[in-house]
Amino acid sequence: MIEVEKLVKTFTGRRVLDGVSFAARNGRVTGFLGPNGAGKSTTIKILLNLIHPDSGRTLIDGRPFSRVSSPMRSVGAVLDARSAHKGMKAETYLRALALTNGIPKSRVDEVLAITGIGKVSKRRAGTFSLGMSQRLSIAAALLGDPHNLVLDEPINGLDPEGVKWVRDLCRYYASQGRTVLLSSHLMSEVALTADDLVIIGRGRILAQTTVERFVGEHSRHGVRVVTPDPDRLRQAFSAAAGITVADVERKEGDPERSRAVWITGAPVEAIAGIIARHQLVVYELVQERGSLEDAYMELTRGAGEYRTQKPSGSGAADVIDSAGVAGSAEDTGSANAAGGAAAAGRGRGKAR
Ligand SMILES: Nc1ncnc2c1ncn2[C@@H]1O[C@H](COP(=O)(O)OP(=O)(O)OP(=O)(O)O)[C@@H](O)[C@H]1O
Repeated sequence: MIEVEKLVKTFTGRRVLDGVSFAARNGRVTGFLGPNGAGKSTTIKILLNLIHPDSGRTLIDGRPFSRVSSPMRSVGAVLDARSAHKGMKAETYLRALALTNGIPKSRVDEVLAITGIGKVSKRRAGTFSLGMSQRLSIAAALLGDPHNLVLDEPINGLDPEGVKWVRDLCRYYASQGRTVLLSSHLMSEVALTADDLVIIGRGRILAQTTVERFVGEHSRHGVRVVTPDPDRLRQAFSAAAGITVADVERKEGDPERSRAVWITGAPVEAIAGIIARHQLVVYELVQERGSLEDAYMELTRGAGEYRTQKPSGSGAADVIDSAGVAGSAEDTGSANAAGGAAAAGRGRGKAR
């Protein structure tokens, strides 16, 4: 079990962690999510005693990492895919790690087999592709058969088979009652892999929940309807208590002279019934569920460190915030509100 309690960290006068607390429990994969610069790596480095917090503490199975007697048996961590010495053969690197940590030599062959890099183990780490380097880092993390796995962006550079392998590995470790803390930018991947979710933005915890509950609470569920007669459609729904109809952007491929609306507040059957009773023409009626991606974007909008601009030559620059939602530079607030509805519409049936 990993416990993070009230961490505060300041770099050159800037507070990058501001009272961060969460727990990653045994038998669970905990997804640790946040935009660039949110404070994920800093938290993990403090956990591993690589840097010191201004205040607060971290515990691994009830103890600070500095007081753990067999660090590699307690925590296996992947912080940097290229951590192995470039001039060392993969096998030599793993053997040296095993030797200095009192781990039997036989375990090296086991982790080479688990990570699928046995065939290239005699090659120097510096010649490895990013994907192979990730596997080597994971092999090193697994050497001590640790009770806790801490993986910082472990799927960077992996091919789809590798991504699935990391997912299965995390699930397998959790199924054995171990703790897995998985930091990632990839919402869809976390949704497939994690049980619990910790979301951080600008050094503060924005949410700590389960993946399922988070999607249920934050994503918008509704029905997207494309119609040539939005006024009559609004009129038809005006008397229906609790149902709201909002304009959303048309999608490419929507028929000419049609409008798209987003209807919430009633099940799809009731909405379809009202449309039928009023004999309205609709070109499309689709029940859509927001995904974890949508919910995450809504929560972390504006919490990223970077703001970017569209590479367009069209005069007024479009600002894209770090959650990837575009809006006019003069009117970011209202554009973001519209973006929320549009974002909910994108996640057709993606929630797990
Ligand atoms: N050694 C350092 N000196 C000064 N600032 C730092 C240092 N390390 C991190 N920071 C800053 O602390 C903030 C949090 O960085 P951190 O690497 O923890 O974020 P992150 O969530 O892991 O981001 P990413 O997903 O981009 O890796 C950032 O603003 C970063 O620039």
